[in-house]
Amino acid sequence: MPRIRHLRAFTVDAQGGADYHDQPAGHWIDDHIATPMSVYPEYRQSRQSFGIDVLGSLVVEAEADDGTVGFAVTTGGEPAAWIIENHLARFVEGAPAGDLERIWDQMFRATLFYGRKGLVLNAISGVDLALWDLLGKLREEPVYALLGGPVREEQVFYATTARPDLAEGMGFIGGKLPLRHGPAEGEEGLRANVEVMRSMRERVGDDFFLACDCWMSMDVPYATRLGHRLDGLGVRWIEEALPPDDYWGYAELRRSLPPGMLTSTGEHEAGRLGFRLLLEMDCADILQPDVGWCGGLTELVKISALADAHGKLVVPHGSSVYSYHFVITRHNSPFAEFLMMAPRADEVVPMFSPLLLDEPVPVGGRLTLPDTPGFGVRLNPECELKRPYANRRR
Ligand SMILES: C[C@H](O)[C@H](O)CC(=O)C(=O)O
Ligand SMILES: [Mg+2]
Repeated sequence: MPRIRHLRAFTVDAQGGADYHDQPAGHWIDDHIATPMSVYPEYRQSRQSFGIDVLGSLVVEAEADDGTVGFAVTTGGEPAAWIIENHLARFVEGAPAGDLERIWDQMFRATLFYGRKGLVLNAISGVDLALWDLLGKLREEPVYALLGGPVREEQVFYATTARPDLAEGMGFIGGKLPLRHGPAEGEEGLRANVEVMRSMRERVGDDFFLACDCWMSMDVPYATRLGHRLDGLGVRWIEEALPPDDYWGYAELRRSLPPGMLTSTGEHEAGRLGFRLLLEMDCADILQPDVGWCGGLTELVKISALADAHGKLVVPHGSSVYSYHFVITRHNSPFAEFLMMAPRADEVVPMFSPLLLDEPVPVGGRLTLPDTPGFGVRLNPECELKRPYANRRR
């Protein structure tokens, strides 16, 4: 097995990419979506106004001593690049390219004193995914084959979108709508949240599932009231209603929602112990780790096994091709998420556009992955990369 000669971390000079919140003005993903900052009126209209796009994309490249290069993209931008070049690279460079477990464990243990979740786990995830890509290329196999192979021929998708009604016409199995109002917007906001779901239900057929995304914006009493007001509209789940660390709140919310209405969370959780808490406290029916944020594939495999043992579904958050290679290999991941990145949510465009070439997209809501080695994507040479910490100190 070749050894890893270089690990490199880059930022990207382009909007979009893995930091999909970094979009031009007027994009639906920035248009009055409820957040934890919605308690402050001046930050309600735009999530970019409070800095949701402040990190930017991160590109990690791992080059083996035979010249093969694996890479991955996630969020984390310049601060994650600093962590990788100044700290994580020492556990990667010189190691056999197949030593994924040891490298992951060393990166995690060595950053415990300032890491554990958030940005550091973004960085670790980026390195881990680049190493999976490299290993696939060295073994000439797609990552889903390295993970044990597909359990079904194709995967089906639901869409996260401002227009679930349009997503239905595109063949998706369901649509998840981000809600616009949080508790600080009172009864009027609650009515508007319910009304938008009601009108969406009128526009889509009964077999098309609807869900709503709350992006950490609510509290237990509000989310419980919302759930009961939505009862009867066929809302399959209420997503991420509470801050990620409020395990107690999630457990209470799950118990309080109407029968058949599920809770989901996990896109801002990281590491198997975080997910163990969610599972043992019975916080959610569906776990949604983001493979670019939760610790990468090496950790997602463990999170998924834990969830399976608790009889829970894992439907990873976003993360494009990095999720798709995982979802196709797991029985308890029956479908995948697709984030509609067209500014008006009216067409399917690659989730991490314009950063990747050959990025697969669902057609008619379905996707069969090619058997290209690694994750099967290439960096778009038109996106300018910068390596801010090339001359790292160690
Ligand atoms: C659209 C959501 O507010 C958020 O930007 C993405 C997300 O939470 C999800 O895809 O789930
Ligand atoms: Mg979400």
